[in-house]
Amino acid sequence: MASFVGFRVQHDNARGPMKGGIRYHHEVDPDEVNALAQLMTWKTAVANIPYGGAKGGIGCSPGELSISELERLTREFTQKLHDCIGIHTDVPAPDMGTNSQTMAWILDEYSKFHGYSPAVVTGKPVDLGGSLGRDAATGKGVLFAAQALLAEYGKSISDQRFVIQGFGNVGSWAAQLISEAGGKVIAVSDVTGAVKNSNGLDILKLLKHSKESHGVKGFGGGDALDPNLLLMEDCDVLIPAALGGVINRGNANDIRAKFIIEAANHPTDPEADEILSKKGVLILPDIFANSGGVTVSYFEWVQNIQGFMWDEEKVNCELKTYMTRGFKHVKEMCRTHNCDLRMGAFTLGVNRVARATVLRGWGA
Ligand SMILES: NC(=O)C1=CN([C@@H]2O[C@H](COP(=O)(O)OP(=O)(O)OC[C@H]3O[C@@H](n4cnc5c(N)ncnc54)[C@H](O)[C@@H]3O)[C@@H](O)[C@H]2O)C=CC1
Ligand SMILES: O=C(O)CCC(=O)C(=O)O
Repeated sequence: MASFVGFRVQHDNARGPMKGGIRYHHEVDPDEVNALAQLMTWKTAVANIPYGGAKGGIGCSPGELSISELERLTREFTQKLHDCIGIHTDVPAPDMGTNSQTMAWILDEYSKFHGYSPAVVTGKPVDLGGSLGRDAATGKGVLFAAQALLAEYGKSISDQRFVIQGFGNVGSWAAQLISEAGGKVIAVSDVTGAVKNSNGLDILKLLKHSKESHGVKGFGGGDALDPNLLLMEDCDVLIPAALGGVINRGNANDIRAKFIIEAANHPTDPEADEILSKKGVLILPDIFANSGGVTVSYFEWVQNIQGFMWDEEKVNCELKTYMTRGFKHVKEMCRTHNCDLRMGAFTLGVNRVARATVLRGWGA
């Protein structure tokens, strides 16, 4: 019988229940989950939603497991975890390798112990209390974040060429929405390979191909590209939307994008960050750029607690308000402290958590 190791790291709850996704990936280990949990604390604070930070994961290869194996694994994990999570303590959600079905299994297993509790997880199927718009939310947040950043430099989505690494939930929604907004997505990769078309990929056709062929490899509407070279493609905006640490000392000098929008969590390591800053590349950090997902998770939790469902227009309109206001607050921090966007975002997040910590009397 195979055995798997799973983790849940609860980092901070000064501002509210801890919040963060559950990742299924063969590289999941305690150090990574810990780092991702910390990022959630600063992310929820930057988004100004009433949560702390947590993250979970199981070291496994979800693509190699059958649906029934994934269900048994998820239910077993929930049996171990159910006393640690809860509506007002720690609220999981999807991340890499997990989806709304995973959340439905967690909800069902948790409810066997604690009674039916839809607000214990977010990113659920809409039929089980999930929010309209949650599936697209991280990608939509990336679009709003990109619009806000580009506007600062007198540019817009429709005059930019984009390269996107990752074509799962976040990358595929970002690609679709950017292309609908008139942006040219010229190259995309996933774990199967990479495709490029300098005139712009037809994203709807690529989505269809990717669903049918389980990946972007072999797409007829572009040329095959070495996935290792994707990040170095000539483009205006690079959007890493897959793994952490992909932009590093080994490739930072060769990156040709003018803007990097971090849709993935911690895609850029500190050395690369320094190299890119010296080159004048502008990086919109993960704790702001991908906060659209957790923001709509918050809307879902609110809807579950209120027992009242919002329409999709309200979800998207509120998301736009949160992302636009978040960008303004990050920029204000950058101006006050004369720092870059990453430092501005961290300063904003850490200050908010520190204030809550002191107000609760935990600082003495
Ligand atoms: N799902 C969400 O709401 C949120 C996700 N994120 C972050 O966004 C990133 C992507 O997450 P999801 O889209 O949810 O995951 P997903 O599991 O839906 O998709 C992951 C994608 O990355 C690709 N990939 C994996 N290894 C790769 C490699 N070596 N090179 C190129 N592509 C590779 C996969 O083929 C797949 O297309 C992760 O870093 C995650 O933590 C951040 C905020 C919210
Ligand atoms: O939606 C959520 O609660 C968390 C999403 C997540 O794991 C992330 O933002 O990295």
